[in-house]
Amino acid sequence: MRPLAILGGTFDPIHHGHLRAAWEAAEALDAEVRMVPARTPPHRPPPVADAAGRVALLRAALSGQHRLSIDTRELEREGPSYTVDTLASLRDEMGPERPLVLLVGMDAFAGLASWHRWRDLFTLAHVGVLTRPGAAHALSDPLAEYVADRRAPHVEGPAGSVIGIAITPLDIAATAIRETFAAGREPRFLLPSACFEDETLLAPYRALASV
Ligand SMILES: Nc1ncnc2c1ncn2[C@@H]1O[C@H](COP(=O)(O)OP(=O)(O)OP(=O)(O)O)[C@@H](O)[C@H]1O
Ligand SMILES: O=C(O)c1ccc[n+]([C@@H]2O[C@H](COP(=O)([O-])O)[C@@H](O)[C@H]2O)c1
Repeated sequence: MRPLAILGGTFDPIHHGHLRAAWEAAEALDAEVRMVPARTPPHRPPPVADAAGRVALLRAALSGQHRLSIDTRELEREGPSYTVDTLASLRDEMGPERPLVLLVGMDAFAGLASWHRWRDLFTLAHVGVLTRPGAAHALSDPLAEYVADRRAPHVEGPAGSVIGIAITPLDIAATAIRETFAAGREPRFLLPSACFEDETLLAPYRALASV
């Protein structure tokens, strides 16, 4: 059964690092991949752009291809956008058999033991860990211990494994893109050109320069 994989994120804004990682994960796992924007991301200050603005950028970024799609279910939920709730809702729709993969960059994976009901993530899905340039992130003891015998070379069964996925290293981060806008410069070619075509799309970030 073809896996369903999701890449959740704040996407504030979406950039080529996210897109390339999602694309290569789709190829590596032969999976359907959905991008899942968080309405209220836990564990970080509120995003610069509101959820509707971040989704509009995501739509522009994904135009012209059909391999990656958007799943907006987190926008419909009040409160923090906990991933365990998203996986549970997907699992309800998919049934118990189809493999489900939660894609996370290595940096996000290192912090997984601080996520809401983090052990339940593994009963609902596999975790696909995407390589990302930057400093190595040590796993906390409980996480290292928990995943030690869950490492697997590929997806097998509906859930429960940790699968490493090598991604072309693109040292791009939304923080640096926001900083570039705040300095009054244009982060062209770090995010798709479609995001620059409608000038309202990046307006919340351009406004950072006048703060
Ligand atoms: N360049 C990249 N390569 C691989 N994975 C990435 C890359 N950028 C982001 N990711 C992963 O995509 C997911 C969503 O990332 P997020 O929206 O927080 O982007 P970010 O660039 O890390 O943002 P910020 O700088 O605001 O923290 C996370 O799992 C993150 O690790
Ligand atoms: O469920 C949680 O407790 C949780 C804690 C931190 C992050 N997440 C999710 O991880 C994804 C990446 O988060 P971020 O903050 O790096 O954009 C995004 O989908 C978040 O909703 C989820």
